[in-house]
Amino acid sequence: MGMPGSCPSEPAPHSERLRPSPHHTAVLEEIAGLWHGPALRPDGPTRLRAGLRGLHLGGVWVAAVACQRTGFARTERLIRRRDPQAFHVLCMRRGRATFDVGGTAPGSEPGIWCWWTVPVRGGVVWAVVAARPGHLSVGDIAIFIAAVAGVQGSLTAVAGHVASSHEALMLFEHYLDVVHCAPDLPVAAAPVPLPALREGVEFKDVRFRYSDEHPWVLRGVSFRLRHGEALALVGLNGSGKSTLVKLLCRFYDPTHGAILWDGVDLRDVDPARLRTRIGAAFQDYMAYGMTAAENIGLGDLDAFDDAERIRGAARRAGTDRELSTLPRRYDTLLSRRFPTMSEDGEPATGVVLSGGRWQRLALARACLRDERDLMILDEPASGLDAQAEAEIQEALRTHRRGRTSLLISHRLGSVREADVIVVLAAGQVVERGSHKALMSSGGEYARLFALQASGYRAEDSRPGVEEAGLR
Ligand SMILES: Nc1ncnc2c1ncn2[C@@H]1O[C@H](COP(=O)(O)OP(=O)(O)OP(=O)(O)O)[C@@H](O)[C@H]1O
Repeated sequence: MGMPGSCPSEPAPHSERLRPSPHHTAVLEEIAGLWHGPALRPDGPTRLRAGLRGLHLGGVWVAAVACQRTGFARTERLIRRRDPQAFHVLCMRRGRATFDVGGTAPGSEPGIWCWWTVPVRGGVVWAVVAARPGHLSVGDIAIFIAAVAGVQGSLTAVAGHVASSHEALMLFEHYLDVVHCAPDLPVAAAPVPLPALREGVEFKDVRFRYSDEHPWVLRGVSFRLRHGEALALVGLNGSGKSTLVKLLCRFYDPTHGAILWDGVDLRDVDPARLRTRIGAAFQDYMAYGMTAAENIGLGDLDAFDDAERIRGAARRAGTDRELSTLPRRYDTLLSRRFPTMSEDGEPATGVVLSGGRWQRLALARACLRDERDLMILDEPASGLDAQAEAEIQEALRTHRRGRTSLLISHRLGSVREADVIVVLAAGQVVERGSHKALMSSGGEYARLFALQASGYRAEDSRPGVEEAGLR
């Protein structure tokens, strides 16, 4: 129940909505008090007046239940409007001035309200008229109104359920649309089987734009990633590095040119088959409201329940230690949106990880697939602190050795050990070679590397840094 003037932030479950709240019970008690004990009232109304007032409040109670269902208005306002005196009595007796019944949810329907209050009002009028010549006793009237209320409560509930079923059906339509959505890439009628990578991947004059309205992002990119080699893609923001990776995973097809996997054009391959051969960690990773183990296990559903493999992947991503200190270790729910249990079976809430920790978890998810033919790491350490980044880069360097991998990073220090570095600028390859060769050629890579290095040196020698003890 909310405080006066408040309304609950979440709607009550349906089963709760039609159950009289303590406040409704208070109204009913009030009705009973008016009915059975006029003497309780200092102004001593007659039995008939008390009964009618009881009926009136009974109507208010029914209205309250309806409000709870339709979210139309607050009972407090209703009671005050319909019977200020009774409202005052209730406030005095109960020591509170509100009958908060569940808020003012959007979608409330004045139409439903009219639909349902008109017969109640009509019933009350009819009952009063019939009571005057003595055709009906007060008890008859009370039973009549209660019956009307019962029937109308049920009808209102049915109307509410019909409305929510309609809403649910519309949502279900969305769901069906998504599930039956055709692939936006043409899939070959008879896809070519994709062999394990033996020779390498070749980008052959790849040109790409996201649509006819968009500018060209890749303008004739050609290079080769040999089997067993670590290749780094570097370049300024927007030069097309991530787009190249998206093409390689076949999220899109090149507009012109081709990407060849051991000579097989990726367009002829089933994308699902291709993706089973690739492990990838993207800079915009996913954070699932599941346990830590499940978050990693999603990287490879075959290993979803394999605690040893999951732990091994976490170790390689440098996150095993911190996951082991969570309240339920790998079984800790990484979300506060769902209820969970503590180890001793008590209700508990999940844990919220920092961005850097999520990134390491996403990296562990990719590491679960690191036996795949090709590992893609797109800025895997961008959100990590300096120490974590150094640890991860070292772990990845060791792990990548002898495997085919493609690494994207703006931190040039972390790519210098790659076998080949490809420099992209405005969607074109402007340089390629080892770190050593590129440095001695004095081109774009050497310029960017020197710029980054001088940045560190400049920071290092900035006046005040030493005094501040930051070195
Ligand atoms: N889904 C998209 N639709 C339209 N344009 C896009 C889309 N994704 C990227 N682009 C555009 O493509 C260009 C290249 O983007 P991309 O993300 O490939 O560059 P990047 O080199 O990876 O950049 P960064 O270093 O910032 O990650 C940018 O101009 C970008 O705005």
